[in-house]
Amino acid sequence: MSKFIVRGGNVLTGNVKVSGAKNSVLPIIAASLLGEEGVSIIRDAPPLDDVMTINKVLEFLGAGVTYEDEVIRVDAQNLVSCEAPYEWVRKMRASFLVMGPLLARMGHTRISLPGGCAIGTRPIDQHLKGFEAMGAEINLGQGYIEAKSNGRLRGAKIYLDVASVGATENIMMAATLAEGTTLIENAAKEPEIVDLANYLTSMGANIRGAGTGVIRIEGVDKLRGVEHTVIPDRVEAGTYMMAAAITGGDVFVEGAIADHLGPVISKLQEMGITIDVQENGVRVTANKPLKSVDVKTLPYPGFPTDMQSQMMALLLKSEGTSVVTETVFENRFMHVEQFALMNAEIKVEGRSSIITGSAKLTGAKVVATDLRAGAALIMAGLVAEGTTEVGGTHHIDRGYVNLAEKLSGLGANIFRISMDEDAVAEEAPKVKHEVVEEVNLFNIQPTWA
Ligand SMILES: CC(=O)N[C@H]1[C@@H](OP(=O)(O)OP(=O)(O)OC[C@H]2O[C@@H](n3ccc(=O)[nH]c3=O)[C@H](O)[C@@H]2O)O[C@H](CO)[C@@H](O)[C@@H]1O
Ligand SMILES: C=C(OP(=O)(O)O)C(=O)O
Repeated sequence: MSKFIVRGGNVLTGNVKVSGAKNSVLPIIAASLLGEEGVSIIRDAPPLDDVMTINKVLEFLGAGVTYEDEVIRVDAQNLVSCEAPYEWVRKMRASFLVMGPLLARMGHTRISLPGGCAIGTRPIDQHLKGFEAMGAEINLGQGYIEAKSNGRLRGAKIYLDVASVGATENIMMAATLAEGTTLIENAAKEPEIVDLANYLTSMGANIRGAGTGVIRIEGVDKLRGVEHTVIPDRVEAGTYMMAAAITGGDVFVEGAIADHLGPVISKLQEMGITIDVQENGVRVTANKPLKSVDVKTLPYPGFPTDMQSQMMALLLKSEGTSVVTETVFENRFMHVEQFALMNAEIKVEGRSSIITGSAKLTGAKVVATDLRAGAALIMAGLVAEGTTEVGGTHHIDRGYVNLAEKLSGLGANIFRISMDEDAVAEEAPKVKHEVVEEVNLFNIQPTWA
């Protein structure tokens, strides 16, 4: 157990390198299960807890997995199990992404109901609706979901009620080996979907339209292991861009792909921040007072929900009042209570938060309520008066490679300390709803629907 200690006041300058995208590498590792021949080599795989977790799931299934110098090798030629147990799936909901590949390849799979960050109920009905349309029989019991198909899956036309990233990925992977054509309508368009489609295509799959709202997959007989380099993490890149901006700094974010960061860049520019898009990254210079802006999260290419809490931290330092509206997850404002401990004034009204700018933030003991909230609290700590202690580091370790080291490299005063179990218990956060009840995962609608 550990904590980040941040002392505010330093301006960030210099160069920071973005790691491979967590949300690309996880489905890509899952997709490696489809490789009946050869070995997959996945480059720029970030050393994150989530990556270690999904590697364990694959090993449990019988795949040979090695991880060295950000390169993962997966030999999935001989799988021995089609079951992903609670122990791993509860840690990370992306483990559920093995369902599509296992069902397609083995015709049978049993997966524990997924856990993960408590940012919403996060149902999986759209994944299951897709598998059922392709001929799978789905059963639920004892906390597990079982899917079986009588022979090969069959191609189908599947309209997603919500443009779910995970459902698009899971169905796309299942469809690669199905008989005939699958059409995914209202598909998610995130860059990570395109990265996964590119990987599957080089494995031998036949996929058209990834990155648009309609994806067409013609099933093939077999896929093989191939080499692939994961795209840079747009959320990590955006986090460093905002961290630079909050301190009034000047930082080059190496590897950031501006095309993947459209709405983030637009909002930062509206705030008066200078963005210089270069061939191999983006330079962020913030040398003027920040203007307040309103932000609404949306599926890609809208403003990403995974950048909402970091944006809120930045808006606390802008001049004026801003409104942030969260439309993707119904419980993604838990960081507001934590910001309040740092003297922030934010009012939550339904799915919007009203943020009073020019905040005089003060250091406090806070806790990361989810992965991105952790990064946002650290950002607030960079400009707070005094020392901020950020607990809940297990959330942050799911998605940020060497966060303290990368920020220190830019001049931040941040380090990590270990805590013994007693100290952790003593400091246990008073956070509500830490675990979302795993009920009705099949058809829960967002509360505002
Ligand atoms: C590992 C990974 O890639 N995680 C990302 C992925 O999560 P994830 O794939 O879980 O997110 P989804 O796109 O599926 O969720 C979007 C919305 O759809 C709802 N929904 C989803 C599936 C379903 O079957 N039914 C349903 O109603 C969810 O509750 C949520 O309100 O996309 C999210 C939205 O950009 C990001 O915040 C996560 O970082
Ligand atoms: C919500 C996130 O991830 P996950 O879907 O893995 O919980 C995230 O990356 O911010």
